[in-house]
Amino acid sequence: MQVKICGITRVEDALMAVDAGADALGLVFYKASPRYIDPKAAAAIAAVVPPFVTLTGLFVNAAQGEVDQALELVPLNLLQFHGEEGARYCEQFRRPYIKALRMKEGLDTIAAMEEHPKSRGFLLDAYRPGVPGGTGETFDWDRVPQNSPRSIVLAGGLNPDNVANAIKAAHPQGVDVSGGVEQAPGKKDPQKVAAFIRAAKGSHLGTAE
Ligand SMILES: O=C(O)c1ccccc1N[C@@H]1O[C@H](COP(=O)(O)O)[C@@H](O)[C@H]1O
Repeated sequence: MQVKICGITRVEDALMAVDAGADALGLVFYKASPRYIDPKAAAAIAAVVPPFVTLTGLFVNAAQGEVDQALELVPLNLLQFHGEEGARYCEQFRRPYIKALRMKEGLDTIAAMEEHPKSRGFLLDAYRPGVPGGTGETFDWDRVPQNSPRSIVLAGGLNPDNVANAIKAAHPQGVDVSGGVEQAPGKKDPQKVAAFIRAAKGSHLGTAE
C-alpha cells in the first residue's frame, strides 16, 4: 500500500513523514488552503526529499502560469489536479499527473476517468459543495469502482483509526491523508503520521492497529 502525506508546509514534517515510511509527499499550491505553501518555501522542502519519494504538487483550477512557476522552482515528480481541470489543461505541462475526482452523488466515476486517458491514476475524495478538497470528510467506500482502468488513490477524511477499514472496503493502490494526521492546519503530528502509515501498510497483513 502506497501512502501519500499531503499538505506538508515544514521541512521537519517532510523529514518526519519520510522517516515514518511515506511514499509520497504533497505540497498544496492552492492559495485558499490553510496548507498553502509558496513555491520558494516549497523548494526548501524539495531539497530534503530523498530520490525515491514522490514529491507531488497540488493545484485547484490554477492559471497555467502558476503551475509553470511552481514547476520552475520546485522539482515536482507528480502533479495533482484537484479542481475541474480538463485533460487538455492537465496534459499541457507534460508531467505525470493524477486527477482528483470528488465523489458527488450520482457521479459516473468510470466515465469521469475516461475523460483523462493520460492520468496516471485517480484520487477519489469526498464531495462537499464549494470546497475543493481537504474537507476531512469520508465518502461511501463501497462506491470505489473495482474495474478502474488505472490506480486508485483513496482520500477524504482518512485517519489512523479508519484507514485499515477503508482499504479493506475500497481496495485502493494508495491512500492520501491531510487533516487526519495534523496537530493544527498545516502542521503534522508525528504520532498520527506514524500510526497512519503503520495502519495503512499493515492492513493487508492483518497487523493494522
Ligand atoms: O489539503 C487541502 O487543504 C486541500 C485543498 C484543496 C484541495 C485539496 C486539498 N487536499 C486534499 O484533499 C484530500 C483529502 O484531504 P483530508 O485528508 O480529508 O484532509 C487529500 O487528497 C488532500 O491531498
